[in-house]
Amino acid sequence: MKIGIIGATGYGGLELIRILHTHPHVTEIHVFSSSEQDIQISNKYAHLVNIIDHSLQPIEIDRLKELNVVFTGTPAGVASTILPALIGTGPKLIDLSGDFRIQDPAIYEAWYNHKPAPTDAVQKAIYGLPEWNKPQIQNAELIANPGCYPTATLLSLLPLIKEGLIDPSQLYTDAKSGVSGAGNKPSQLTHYSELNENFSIYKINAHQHIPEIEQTIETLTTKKPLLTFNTHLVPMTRGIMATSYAPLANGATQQQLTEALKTRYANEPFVRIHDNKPVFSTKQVYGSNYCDIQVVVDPRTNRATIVSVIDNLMKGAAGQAVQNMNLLCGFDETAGLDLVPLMI
Ligand SMILES: NC(=O)C1=CN([C@@H]2O[C@H](COP(=O)(O)OP(=O)(O)OC[C@H]3O[C@@H](n4cnc5c(N)ncnc54)[C@H](OP(=O)(O)O)[C@@H]3O)[C@@H](O)[C@H]2O)C=CC1
Ligand SMILES: CC(=O)N[C@@H](CCC(=O)OP(=O)(O)O)C(=O)O
Repeated sequence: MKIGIIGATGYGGLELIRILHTHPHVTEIHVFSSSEQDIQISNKYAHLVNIIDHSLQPIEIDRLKELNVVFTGTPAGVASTILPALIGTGPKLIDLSGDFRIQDPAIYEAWYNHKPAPTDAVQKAIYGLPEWNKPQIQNAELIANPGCYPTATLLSLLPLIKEGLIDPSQLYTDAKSGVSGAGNKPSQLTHYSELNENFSIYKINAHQHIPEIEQTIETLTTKKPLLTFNTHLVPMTRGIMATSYAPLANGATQQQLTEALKTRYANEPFVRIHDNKPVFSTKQVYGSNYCDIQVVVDPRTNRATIVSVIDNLMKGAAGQAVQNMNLLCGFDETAGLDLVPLMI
């Protein structure tokens, strides 16, 4: 299979190259860039020497049509100007950005501050959370790959809301990310001297992933959520931890909550439910496509603490995108993704 990656020089693009290089069904990886052409990507990134021989190419629709799968790992507002012209022309399309995730264009514009994608393209896009949308993903032309924070948050909350074990009208999530979540463009917040030995909260009550999480909960459980959601930057490269707090509903017990998660994900290769782990950390999934989840009921407050960890570049971006590609193309869902986390 011939793969194209637009935004290949970005962090999501580089992670796609890392996974797809050894994928059993991928024969060619073509890399596209808006800023540099006719140079080897390995001139920019030495770790790719002898791995990717193709030069960076300009983003041309006719060239992209010749490929089997096209990934976009581009900033918000870019994929919406490229992918609609490719729908129905041949390649399967997988967008890592938020451009096709939000169904209501006014909500997209309000939270992303970009012009929304054409409505018909958004309506064709399938939200690529494989543990919840597998049949739709298998028949999709365009996948809206979920955001990193929504992946961690939704996988942990959805089964508990769906089974009526927690109250979705009072959800609180405190999420933390490594700095690669911000991409390869440096900013004041990600400058080493301000990141190192520091811990910041950012986009307070205003993160663009809030409508994505609420929309998905409502679509998949038919229950209307209300979420307070905040994000923090941790001085590490990879990893997301999402810690959510919710009141128990219908007298739910610890055993019921843990069983609901275990039952829901029993056949899902990338979700692991843990019991009684006194310590839970991002390194237990580092470099892998796993999402690890644990729920602990607090009988004193009658609330549950629900924690999940992912690698933002893997299950939060490129790993999940390849999982979606596998489903779209009828491959084993785990092809190319059978990676043991890099704990040490
Ligand atoms: N980093 C993460 O953990 C996650 C990121 N995402 C989302 O995935 C997308 C990619 O993220 P990430 O890889 O981190 O971002 P980066 O900023 O690291 O890379 C984005 C790449 O997009 C290309 N690009 C920039 N502007 C344009 C343009 N106008 N037209 C075409 N290409 C452009 C650039 O490459 P070039 O100059 O060569 O064209 C750049 O390297 C973003 O939308 C991000 O929000 C989603 C989940 C997690
Ligand atoms: C650490 C950090 O800055 N993370 C980014 C994640 C960006 C992202 O994934 O954005 P979309 O899903 O909307 O494309 C942020 O919080 O905005």
